[in-house]
Amino acid sequence: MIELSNLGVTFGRGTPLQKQALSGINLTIDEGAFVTVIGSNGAGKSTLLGVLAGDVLPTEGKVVIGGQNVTRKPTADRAGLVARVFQDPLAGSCGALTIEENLALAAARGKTRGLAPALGKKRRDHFRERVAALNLGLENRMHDRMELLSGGQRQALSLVMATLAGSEVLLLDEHTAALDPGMAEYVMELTQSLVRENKLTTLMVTHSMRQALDFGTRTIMLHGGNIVLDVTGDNRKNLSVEDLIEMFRRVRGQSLDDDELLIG
Ligand SMILES: Nc1ncnc2c1ncn2[C@@H]1O[C@H](COP(=O)(O)OP(=O)(O)OP(=O)(O)O)[C@@H](O)[C@H]1O
Repeated sequence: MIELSNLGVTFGRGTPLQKQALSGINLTIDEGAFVTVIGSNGAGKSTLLGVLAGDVLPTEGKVVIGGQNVTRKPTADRAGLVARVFQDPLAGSCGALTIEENLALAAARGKTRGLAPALGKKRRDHFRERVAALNLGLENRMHDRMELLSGGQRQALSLVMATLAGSEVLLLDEHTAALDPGMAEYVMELTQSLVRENKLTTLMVTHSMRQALDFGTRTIMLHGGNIVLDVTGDNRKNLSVEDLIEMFRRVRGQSLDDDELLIG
């Protein structure tokens, strides 16, 4: 369970560039919920994920994850609790290390042990099995450097890596946006099955209105650092992509640029 109370983030406080990215956010997310997060550019979506991951420390309010008050805990101290997959397939793994080494590092996140014990035969077999389940043939390339793989292959592995340390919360920051449509579809299917298998509480930022409604159990829309829409259950089922776009128009009070939001 995630509980955000009266959460606020102001960047550059006291400077001419001061920017309130989030204000007065109150949000409770049940264990196992899959929340899609939408909002126009600068709405505060990445900041919200950053607060949950610990990259951004709030200027006001409280962040509780799995019963732990993590408000002031830096990213490294919540690594076993929260995992994140970024839009850039290069961001979540180390290109100079092999697939196997990247998996070993991911599995050790939030734990104190080093790399050596993580690479015993039992763990190697376990990693190979997890990679074979992707059906991308990467189990035969466990000693290839990560930088040799395509964006889609890296993103699929990033998802597997996100599930290895037993984190409760998965944060997805437009993680299919840089992939071709076929690979994006594959990565979304993989996302759903990993979320289900590992009972992860998930927040997925997307600019695709279709994705926002087709996946997950709840949708929130941010605007100007506030939550302006929060739908679940039948209310969400009855929403169409067109309804969402109309809501975007209403909160922005102007027409939308095509590059700001994807209908498909
Ligand atoms: N480190 C920072 N320093 C100063 N301002 C920042 C910083 N990070 C974000 N902001 C500002 O805070 C606001 C919210 O940014 P955020 O990245 O959370 O928006 P977003 O909804 O993810 O947008 P996008 O869809 O464009 O990625 C924006 O005005 C942004 O310029």
